[in-house]
Amino acid sequence: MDVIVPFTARDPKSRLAPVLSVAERREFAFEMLRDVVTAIEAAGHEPELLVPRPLDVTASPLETETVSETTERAGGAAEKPLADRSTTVDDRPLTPAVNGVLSRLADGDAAAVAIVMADLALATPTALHRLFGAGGDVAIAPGRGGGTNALVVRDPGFAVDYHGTSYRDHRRAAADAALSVGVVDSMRLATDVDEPGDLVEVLLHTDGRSAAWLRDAGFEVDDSESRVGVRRADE
Ligand SMILES: Nc1nc2c(ncn2[C@@H]2O[C@H](COP(=O)(O)OP(=O)(O)OP(=O)(O)O)[C@@H](O)[C@H]2O)c(=O)[nH]1
Ligand SMILES: C[C@H](OP(=O)(O)O)C(=O)O
Repeated sequence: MDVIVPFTARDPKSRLAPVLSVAERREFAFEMLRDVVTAIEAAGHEPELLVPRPLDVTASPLETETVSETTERAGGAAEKPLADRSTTVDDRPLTPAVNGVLSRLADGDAAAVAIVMADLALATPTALHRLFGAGGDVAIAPGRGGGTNALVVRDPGFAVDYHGTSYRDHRRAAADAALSVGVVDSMRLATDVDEPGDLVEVLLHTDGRSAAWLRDAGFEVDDSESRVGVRRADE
């Protein structure tokens, strides 16, 4: 199975602009990408990045860490730098770029292609293992709010159409092509980090690079209101 992680560092995570500067959003997006890549690898697959242009890894402070710093953070196991990861460059928007990768199915270059978004900071190897093993010509892990956070495609008759209620659109597309659909019910895969209100989920449920970055940036869980959120220490 080819496991693809689409990622853009071009004004990433714009919906987090109310709480993070553009430079901070880039750093945080890279940290989430790192967490997702690590989880995919721990689930037994080699992640492949799908990017609009070659990664400017200098935008990620992680890439400039010394080897010993990286090894220490990884709990003793050295991490492969993002720059050394298998990468496909496609400067088209998300949907045509992903469909370009899915053409491997029609070309006979892959039997299955998984697409896992880079903002799934809560993803664990166990949750991804469930996704990769789910049945169906198309297996979908829906996102909260109607998105498609991750999917596995096994049939060349399916194409993606992201944004809006893409979960509903993808189910319709599969039905129109007479393809079976597996749905992966997973809190971890359903939680993409788009908006300020999503940050608390990272602090509550993860202990990876993304959570560490948020804590370093001064974020902490704020349970002073009936709905738990985050507050930033310097505000
Ligand atoms: N290769 C590629 N990946 C993209 C592109 N746009 C978004 N992505 C990635 O697709 C996933 C879902 O992205 P979104 O949450 O829709 O967009 P975002 O840019 O991360 O955040 P917003 O600016 O808040 O919409 C993330 O992993 C993004 O990095 C694109 O044009 N090309
Ligand atoms: C890629 C897109 O993500 P969202 O914009 O919903 O976060 C989608 O899931 O269709």
